[in-house]
Amino acid sequence: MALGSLVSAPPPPPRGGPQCQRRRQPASPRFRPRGGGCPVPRRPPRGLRARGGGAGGPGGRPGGGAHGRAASPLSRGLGGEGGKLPGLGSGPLRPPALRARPPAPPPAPQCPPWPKPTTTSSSCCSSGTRGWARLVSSFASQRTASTTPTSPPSVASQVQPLQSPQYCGAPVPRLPILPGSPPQRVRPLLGIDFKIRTVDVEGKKIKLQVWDTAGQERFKTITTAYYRGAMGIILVYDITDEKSFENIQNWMKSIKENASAGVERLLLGNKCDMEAKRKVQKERAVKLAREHGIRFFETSAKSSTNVDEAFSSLARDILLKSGGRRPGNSHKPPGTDLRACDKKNTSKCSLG
Ligand SMILES: Nc1nc2c(ncn2[C@@H]2O[C@H](COP(=O)(O)OP(=O)(O)OP(=O)(O)O)[C@@H](O)[C@H]2O)c(=O)[nH]1
Repeated sequence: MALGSLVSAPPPPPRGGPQCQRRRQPASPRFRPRGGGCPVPRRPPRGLRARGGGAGGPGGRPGGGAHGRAASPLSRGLGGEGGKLPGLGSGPLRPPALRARPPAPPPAPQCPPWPKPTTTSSSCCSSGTRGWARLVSSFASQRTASTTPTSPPSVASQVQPLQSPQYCGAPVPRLPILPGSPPQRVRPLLGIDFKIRTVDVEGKKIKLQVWDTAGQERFKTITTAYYRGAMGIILVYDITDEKSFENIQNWMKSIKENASAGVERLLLGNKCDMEAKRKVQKERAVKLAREHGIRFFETSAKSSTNVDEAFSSLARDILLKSGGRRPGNSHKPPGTDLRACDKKNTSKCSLG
């Protein structure tokens, strides 16, 4: 569901003239029909009604016509019809069929309206199927150099449709503990934060748009709106928080319902530097990842363990998928493709 659709209920059709249903309602001084419109209590004398603008009353605008609600916000949006099309308003009342139709509801936004990346490259909206990867991740960035919009241009042209990898933050602590990152966060207010992250995939720099979503239930409507169009989603739980792990199943379900089919997913168990407080054993997460046929890493935003690896891994998978360069592997049967296994493990947090 796009956010826009929540606010774009189609407006009511214009009413007025012979079909006006609001005859008994007093005209609001503010929206009193100028062209005669809806003949609310004070109707003009019969002789004047059809002159100079359809049903226009005395002083009615030419063409104000049968639009009883010509001055309403809705009809103003249509330009008052007759006011803009001289001639149409003259003559007798026009049948409802000739009256302007209500404006179509605005199209649902194709991608989240805010914030747009400030890179010189295409945004998620303008790029169509070509552009930066958009990824919502809990750990949006670690190194300022690689995440600022002024990073060197990436080889986006070689990037296959990286439209919008996305991360749905499980209700776990935020990962991007970025030294030097601003202390203030917009996410607590809006449920969404945005970053650019550059990763290296086979020698190519890939920029990711990272939408860092809050995991709390109260933000769910907003965050699920961001699934659509995402190319990748990172689910993060906190290894010291059993509940956050349990919630992963809910998020998986939510992704299935809201995200594009075939979106790449990645499971991360964060805070692996806190072994002493571990509540979620790695084996459980491995099993869960196998069930869903996705990769899994244990990470630490604090010690930067596996963070780069996780992003790169996801970016690589997205590239492969969108480029069709993974022959015969478009379908990932559960339990057969825990792809972290084929990576070299550089950390005790990695899945081996
Ligand atoms: N030790 C340790 N602490 C971490 C790690 N990642 C995050 N934290 C801490 O966890 C706490 C929560 O971090 P946030 O970044 O606010 O978590 P969040 O995912 O944004 O949380 P929500 O907004 O509720 O989704 C902070 O105190 C962080 O310092 C990690 O890898 N290791």
